[in-house]
Amino acid sequence: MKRTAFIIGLGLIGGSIALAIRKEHDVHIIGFDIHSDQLKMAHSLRVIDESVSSIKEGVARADLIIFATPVSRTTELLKDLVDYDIKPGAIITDVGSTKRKIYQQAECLIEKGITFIGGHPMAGSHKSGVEAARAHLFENAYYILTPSEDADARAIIQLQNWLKGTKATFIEMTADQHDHLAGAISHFPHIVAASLVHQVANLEEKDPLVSRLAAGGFRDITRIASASPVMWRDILLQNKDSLLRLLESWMHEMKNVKTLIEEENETDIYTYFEEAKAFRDGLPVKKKGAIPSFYDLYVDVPDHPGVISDVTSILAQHKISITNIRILETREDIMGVLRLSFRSEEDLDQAKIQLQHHMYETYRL
Ligand SMILES: NC(=O)c1ccc[n+]([C@@H]2O[C@H](COP(=O)([O-])OP(=O)(O)OC[C@H]3O[C@@H](n4cnc5c(N)ncnc54)[C@H](O)[C@@H]3O)[C@@H](O)[C@H]2O)c1
Ligand SMILES: O=C(O)C(=O)C[C@]1(C(=O)O)C=C[C@@H](O)C=C1
Repeated sequence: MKRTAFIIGLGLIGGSIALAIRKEHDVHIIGFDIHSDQLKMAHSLRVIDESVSSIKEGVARADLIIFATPVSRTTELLKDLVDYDIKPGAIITDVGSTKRKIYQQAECLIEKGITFIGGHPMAGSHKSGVEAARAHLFENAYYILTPSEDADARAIIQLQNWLKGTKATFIEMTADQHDHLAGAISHFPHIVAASLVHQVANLEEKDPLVSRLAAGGFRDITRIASASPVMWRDILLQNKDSLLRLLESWMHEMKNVKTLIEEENETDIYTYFEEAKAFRDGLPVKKKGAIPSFYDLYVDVPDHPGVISDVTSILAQHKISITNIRILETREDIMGVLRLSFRSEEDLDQAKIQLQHHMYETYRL
C-alpha cells in the first residue's frame, strides 16, 4: 500500500516539497490550506492527490506530516497536535525559516514519544503561492535539520529519504544555532533590503525621478523586499533576540562607516570595500545557499542592435534553456552586461563554453 504524506500550507514551499517528494516516491499526497483557492489550485496542478477539510483528519492518515505554513501559524498548529491521533512511526517536520520557537512548541510532542524533526530548506524565492512551486527549487541548497539531542538516528535517515527528491544537502544543527546563523545571512539582510526601499520611497515624495533611476544595483540588493510580508513579519517576531543583537552591531558598523566618510579616510574606506569584496568573492558559488539564488552568468555585450538575439540564438542552437535574461547596463558606446539565469550548473557551464567560443566575455559573480 502507498505511503501517505500530508502537507499543511500549500504555498511556494509546501508545493515545492510535495513535488520533490512525488519525484522520488510512489506516494499519496494529501493537503490542507486555510485558503480554499490554494488548495484547489494545488489539486489541479497535481501537487496533491486529495484535500482534507481538517488538519486532524490528515494527521490521522499520514506517515509523514509537513508544516509549511508561516512560522507563527506552525507554532500554533503544533500545539493542537498533542490531542490528535497520530499513526505510530509517523514523522512530523516543518519547513519554517525560524527553528527555536517551533522546537520549543514541539517539545510536548517529543516528550510523548512522537517524532518531530525541525527542518529548513535554505532556498526559496520572493514569490508566494503554489503556482510558483517547483520540484527543483531546493536543488544544491542546504537543507537544515534540527533534531532533538536524543532523536532516533533512523528517523532522521527516514526523513532525509522522504526528502531526497529535493536534491538538497542535509546538515544538522541545534535550533538555537540555526536561528543565530539564519538571522545573519537571511533574516537581517531582509530588514536591510526593506529599509533601502523605504529610504528611496521617502525620497520619492520629494523627487519622483528617483524611482525611475533605481536600476541594476538597487534592484539586485532589494529583490527580496518583494517577498511575503506575512512570512517576514512572523520571522522577525520569532527571531527577535538574534535580530536585536544584529541590529546593534550593524548600527555600530554604520557609525564607523559614517566616521570614515566624515574624515574622508581614503585608505580605510578602500580597505572596507576591499575586505568585503574578498569575503564575498570567496563564498562558494556552486552551492545554492543564501547567495546566489540562481545559476547566473554575466556576459559583456557591445551596445548594438541584434546582440541579444545573437546570444539567445547561440544558446537555442545548443538547446540550452535560460530561465531569465536581464540587461544590467547599456549606455551609448559602453559595454553593457547581460545577466543570464539557468536552471542548473550544467546548463550554465555549457552556455559559458558556447558563448566564449563565439568570443563573448563571460563571468560569474
Ligand atoms: N519563501 C521562501 O523563500 C522560504 C524558504 C524556506 C522556508 N520558508 C518557510 O516556508 C513556510 C511557507 O512559506 P511560503 O513561502 O511557502 O509561503 P506561502 O505564502 O507561499 O505559503 C504559505 C501557505 O500557508 C497557508 N496557511 C497560512 N496559515 C495557515 C493555516 N493556519 N493552516 C493552513 N494553511 C495555512 C497559506 O494559505 C499559504 O498557502 C514559512 O514558514 C517560511 O518561513 C520560506
Ligand atoms: O531567494 C530568496 O528570495 C530568499 O529570500 C530565500 C531565503 C533566503 O534568505 O535565502 C529566504 C528565506 C528562507 O527561509 C530561505 C531562503
